[in-house]
Amino acid sequence: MEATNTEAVRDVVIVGSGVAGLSAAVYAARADLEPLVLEGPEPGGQLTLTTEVENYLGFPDGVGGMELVQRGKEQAERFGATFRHGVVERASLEESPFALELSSGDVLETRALVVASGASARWVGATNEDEMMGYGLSTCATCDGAFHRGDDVLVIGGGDSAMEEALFLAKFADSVTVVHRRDELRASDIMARRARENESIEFRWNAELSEIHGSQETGVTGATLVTHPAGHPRARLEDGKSVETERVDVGGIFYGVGHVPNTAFLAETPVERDETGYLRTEPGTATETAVPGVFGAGDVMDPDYRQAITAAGTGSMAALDAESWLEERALEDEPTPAAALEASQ
Ligand SMILES: Cc1cc2nc3c(=O)[nH]c(=O)nc-3n(C[C@H](O)[C@H](O)[C@H](O)COP(=O)(O)OP(=O)(O)OC[C@H]3O[C@@H](n4cnc5c(N)ncnc54)[C@H](O)[C@@H]3O)c2cc1C
Repeated sequence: MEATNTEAVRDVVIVGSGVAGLSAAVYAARADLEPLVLEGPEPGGQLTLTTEVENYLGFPDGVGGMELVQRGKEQAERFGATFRHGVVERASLEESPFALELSSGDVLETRALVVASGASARWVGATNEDEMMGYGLSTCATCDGAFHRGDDVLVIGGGDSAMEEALFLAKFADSVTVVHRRDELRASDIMARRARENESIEFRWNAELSEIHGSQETGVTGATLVTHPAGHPRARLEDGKSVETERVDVGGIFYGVGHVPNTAFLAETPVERDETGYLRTEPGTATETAVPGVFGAGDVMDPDYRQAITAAGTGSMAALDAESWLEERALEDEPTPAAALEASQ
């Protein structure tokens, strides 16, 4: 991969402008590393999908997701970070300086790289989901569950993610109905048992969410579910036969069908990923990957916590680690006094 433009090799490029990338940008910029942030397909990241963030430190009255990331961007720019609308398609990470190929065809070079490309929640394809995401439709119960005290809510999915969402929501909601397209759960035994034993959680088997009702003014007010004979989910739905359609009144819908880490561009690199694609850090380190000089931050390496504050935390750690790594490398590259003397003769 060869650089196709005349840009100088950067010290730090940060892939992703969600909270992790922004936090890394603030730290790297304050260390005078003039980081470049590639904003990717979703500038501002997942937080832009929520209208209200109540659990981020420093905002006692809550803050809009968009406002939070906008403020973070301004903060990073104030210290010298620059932002660019770039999506990384491929990376060459054998050794520093690393090369990143963008979808525009441009190739950028950087000595250190922070991967903060996040994870995207899977959506189910129900009618109206684009409009309602963040308005009563959510992919994060720990983030938005508290807004649904006393509501009847749906959780879509049948695996561990869905059980986690349902169990968390059961603390706030009046009732939680798990809608699953099969007639048995895919979740681990322990998670399935916990959900089944919880009196606030009910199950709707062989069912799929087809439409979300409500508006951005009213929030979610209901959902259309289609129920089909066991064992024939997709086929029967497609020919429109043998399905029952029912509208239910609910105040919230949570997707619990998993997340996909945005690491496809790392596929041909030595950076390690787990079987589901999450970036793996080296044992005993917080952000270091198998490639010296490449650091991970935020949801892209964290399938467990997935919170803005944890993403910001690891973003700052990745930038500090990148700074130390660049300093060590500069020292290594510095000629010894004897070599310097020889070179001057
Ligand atoms: C609906 C919803 C509500 C939420 N509410 C809360 C809440 O109230 N409180 C809370 O703490 N957390 C909340 N979260 C979770 C929080 O948003 C995430 O934990 C956080 O955004 C993770 O930050 P991140 O920077 O790691 O990744 P993301 O926010 O996922 O950002 C990833 C970034 O990487 C970029 N990117 C991806 N691929 C590429 C590529 N190939 N090249 C370049 N760039 C790329 C994207 O464009 C994006 O800018 C919520 C999440 C959702 C979906």
